[in-house]
Amino acid sequence: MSRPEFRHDVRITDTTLRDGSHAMAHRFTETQVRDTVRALDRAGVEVIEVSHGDGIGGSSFNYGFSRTDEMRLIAAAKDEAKRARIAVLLVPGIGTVKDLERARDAGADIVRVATHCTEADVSPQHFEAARALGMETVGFLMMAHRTSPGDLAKQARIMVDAGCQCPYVTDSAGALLMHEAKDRFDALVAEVGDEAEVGYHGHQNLSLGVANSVLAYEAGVRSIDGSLCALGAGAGNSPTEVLAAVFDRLGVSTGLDVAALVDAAEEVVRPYLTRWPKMDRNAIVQGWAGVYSSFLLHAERAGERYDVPAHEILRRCGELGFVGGQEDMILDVAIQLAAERRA
Ligand SMILES: CC[C@H](O)CC(=O)C(=O)O
Ligand SMILES: [Mn+2]
Repeated sequence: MSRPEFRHDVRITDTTLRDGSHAMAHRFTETQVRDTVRALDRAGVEVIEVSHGDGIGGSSFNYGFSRTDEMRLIAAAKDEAKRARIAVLLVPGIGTVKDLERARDAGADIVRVATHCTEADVSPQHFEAARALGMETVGFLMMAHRTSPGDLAKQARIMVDAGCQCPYVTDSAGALLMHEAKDRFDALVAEVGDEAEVGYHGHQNLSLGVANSVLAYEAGVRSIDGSLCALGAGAGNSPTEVLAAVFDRLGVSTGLDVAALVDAAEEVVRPYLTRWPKMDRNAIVQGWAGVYSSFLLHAERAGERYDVPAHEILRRCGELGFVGGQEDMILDVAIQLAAERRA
């Protein structure tokens, strides 16, 4: 298995057009995608992720329908990118190998196969299919706070043995405190670092995405995610423009043009934001209670429908230990809380 080729100390993957899809309620237009890709590409971003927020095949009643067919968005991204490579996310069970083949045909170069942090065993057939299609492979171990560093490393081992070139510590809930993040980076680098790169994907619910990214680099992690304007689920992702500025100040090369990224955030992404992710009460509760960031809009909608505060719904989801894929249960929680309020 070959390691992916990284040209700089850190490779930043921008997920504005994938994780940001959650915050945009999956309403991206082709023009927004084209403008964003052009700006990211010009600023030197090497990998740009484009898909429905829940990955290819995510457009559905359960996760929310996409405004624009994502294969069209992937093709548009490919068309605009002069140097950047296009990545897609795939959650086994939501997306299929058929979806992956379609994404490859539309121009995707990299697939990021995402599983819950204890369920890497559902990923091998997707890694094998991706390698057969000639794609670079990344593995997302989601909700990484929900298992120990040692177990997370064993799950990364399953992915790498199946053909994953870069397993990620994915802090889906933005819940990892700095020492908890560091322990997970150390464990993955020790377990698979001789054969693969290791990655980190953070959320800003407790405002630690950028600080944890610096710790990640210090621990040997070389692939780090960000989003322009932090556009992503919950309080959003580590802002790409801030990561670029911080690594520049640290003398860590990313190949990114900081000024061009700051302009892209301000002039390209900010004008189309329907919601600028921030650390409001709901998002902070997500980080505090360890709740999947993508639950935010679902909880807000359920809260409105049943007249229950969304932060209470999210907190209960945390107590019940819900994981990604249990979006439909958010409604049950709202109904239950509404009944408790009436009693
Ligand atoms: C599968 C959707 C989810 O948003 C993936 C991700 O970015 C995360 O777990 O943080
Ligand atoms: Mn995410």
